[in-house]
Amino acid sequence: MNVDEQAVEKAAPVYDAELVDDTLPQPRRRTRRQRLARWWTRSPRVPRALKDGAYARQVAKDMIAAVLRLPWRYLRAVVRGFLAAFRWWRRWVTVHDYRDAAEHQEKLADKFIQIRELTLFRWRVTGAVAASAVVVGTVLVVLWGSRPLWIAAAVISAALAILGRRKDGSPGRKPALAGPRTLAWTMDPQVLVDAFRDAKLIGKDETLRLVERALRVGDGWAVTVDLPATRKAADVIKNREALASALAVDEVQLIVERVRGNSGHAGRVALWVADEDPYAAPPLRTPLLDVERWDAWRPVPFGRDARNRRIDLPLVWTSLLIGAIPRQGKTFAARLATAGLILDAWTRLYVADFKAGKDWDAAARVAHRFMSGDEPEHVLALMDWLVELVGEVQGRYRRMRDLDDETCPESKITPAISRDTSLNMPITAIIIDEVQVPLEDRTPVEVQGKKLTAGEYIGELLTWLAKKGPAAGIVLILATQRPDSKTIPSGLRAVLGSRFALRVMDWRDSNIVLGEQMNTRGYDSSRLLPTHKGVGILRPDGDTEALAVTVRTYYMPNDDWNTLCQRGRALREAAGTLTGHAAGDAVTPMLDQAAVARVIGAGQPAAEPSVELPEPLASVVHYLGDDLDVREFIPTAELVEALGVEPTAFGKQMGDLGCRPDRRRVAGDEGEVRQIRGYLTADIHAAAEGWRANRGSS
Ligand SMILES: Nc1ncnc2c1ncn2[C@@H]1O[C@H](COP(=O)(O)OP(=O)(O)OP(=O)(O)O)[C@@H](O)[C@H]1O
Repeated sequence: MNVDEQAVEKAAPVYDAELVDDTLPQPRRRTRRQRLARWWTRSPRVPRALKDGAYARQVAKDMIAAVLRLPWRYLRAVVRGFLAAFRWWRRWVTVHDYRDAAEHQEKLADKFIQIRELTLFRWRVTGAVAASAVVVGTVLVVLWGSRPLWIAAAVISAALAILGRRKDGSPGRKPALAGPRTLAWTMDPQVLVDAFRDAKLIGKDETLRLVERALRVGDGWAVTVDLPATRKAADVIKNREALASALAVDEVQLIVERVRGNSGHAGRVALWVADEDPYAAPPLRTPLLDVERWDAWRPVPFGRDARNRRIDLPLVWTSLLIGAIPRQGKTFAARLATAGLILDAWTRLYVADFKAGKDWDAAARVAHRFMSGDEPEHVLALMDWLVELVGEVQGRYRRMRDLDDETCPESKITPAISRDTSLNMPITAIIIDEVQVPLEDRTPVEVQGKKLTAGEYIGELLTWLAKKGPAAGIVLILATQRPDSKTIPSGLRAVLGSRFALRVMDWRDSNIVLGEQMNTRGYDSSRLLPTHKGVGILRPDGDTEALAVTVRTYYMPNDDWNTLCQRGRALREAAGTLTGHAAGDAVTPMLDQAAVARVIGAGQPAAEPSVELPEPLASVVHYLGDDLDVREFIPTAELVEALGVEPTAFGKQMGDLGCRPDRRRVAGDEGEVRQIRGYLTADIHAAAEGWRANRGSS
């Protein structure tokens, strides 16, 4: 019991911020002037127009526009006021209110004479007022000339303008046939509020708060608004189409984003309305053409979003699925992702082109393994490659376990390991175009005595590789013309981290590529236009500001692709890393079918169920799966997040089961080394075995 209590204390939660890095720049003393300038730029009390030149210019432009529009607005207000006054007078002179009241009490006939008298009286009053006005006007003109008439007209028109001014939500004042609204909202925020109301994004009595006035940004107008309390930005993103309709623009022109971070909140929306279809402009060349080499660890330039912001795609430690109907730019997108890897001499490429066209031919000059064709023999060859890669991944984990903590802190490949030729663990990308061809292949194969089709086995191998491969430096890039659930097994889809959906037939296919429910969150690639070749929705792996983004991929025709492949070959020749097919060696894959079948689970009985273990050990063992044999150290933070448990209680319970936390130094994403807490897989193994043994003997 005593021992357990100690363990409880040691299992305190792990805080990411517990280390202070004193190598960071230390605070500097600021002069009074600097402090004032800092306060000026940061204070919310100083109007933005006094801090930001572009904003001030926009304010000035808006003021000039408002002044120019003033006479017209005044005239309209006067006309509206006149009509309102006229309506009031008509009701008065016809004794409308009295008549209504009598009608209501069903005494209209009794009151008829009174009403008639009152009507005549009011007409007489009207006549008398009109006659007096004419007489007074004439006298004034005779005495003082026309000036008093002008003064009277000005006063009356001002009164009418006040009466006829637009009031928020005043009914009956909106023209039934509205003119073009496309840009009206940039000058009159009320139009924007009306659009939000029309799109049912806010209620009739609710209004928006402009965080920033409409500003010219790129080839469009941007505005940031706060929704009324309880309304969510996510709903605006979801109903973008209704808002586009209310603003009278095509939905491809309307970009809606939630503002995140310190300057944003769940109800703050940034809108950007393009002047014209942002994807109709001429295609853009990939910036990779301007560089000599690329680092595979850096995200690859992939395309531009509607606002022309560059979108990069990280590839290492993840995998990519590209799906679309034919001729929408799948192969081009897969080549773009591959291009970054080609320009890194330390990257090994396996290219399988089941499209059997010319698109990938140039890659044969750099690829370690390359094939192009869609016959069963190609499918079987791919199977051998994958078996070889599974063996390779297992070997890498074994070798990483033997490396010292400094070189390999976390059973994960690092940039240094991937470039060390003596370790032989380069980033290895397997690119399969038209992956549905091998996945649907029905050639019978026998794996460890179990009969299955080549397609099924390839599905299992790919799933294993997508699950285990990324940490060992394996990158999967799969492109498919048929992103339906039958072709791409759901187990495989679930482990492919990044997704890119070009145009597909319907929202179901879009969800299959992008993930469940993505259409209800406003991301549906079946809505992209057929003319928008190379435009798709990218859902990158990991924590990104937006869940997904519509990207127009760079255009890389065959000539550019050839140039990059040639460059990649030259780099590999210089670095001495040209191997396999590209070097002219037709090496047959090294296969250990039995070992691979064992690890994949093909032909094996289902793994021993872990239900007999107590919680949270059972969940930990279940979560880790095969990782239990592959990894050495599991950070507590990872387990806490994956299992959704409370850290202190989790530490105590693990301690009770005999699993004590340990400390390890690991490299973070920025290469900084941190000391973190976690559990040794050996300890977890021992605890599980110990429990089972105890249970078995009792
Ligand atoms: N980013 C882009 N910008 C402009 N056009 C593009 C872009 N990407 C692809 N295209 C055009 O789309 C056409 C089809 O591209 P691609 O061959 O990649 O389609 P695919 O989806 O792979 O077709 P398939 O299913 O037949 O293999 C290309 O010929 C190219 O002209």
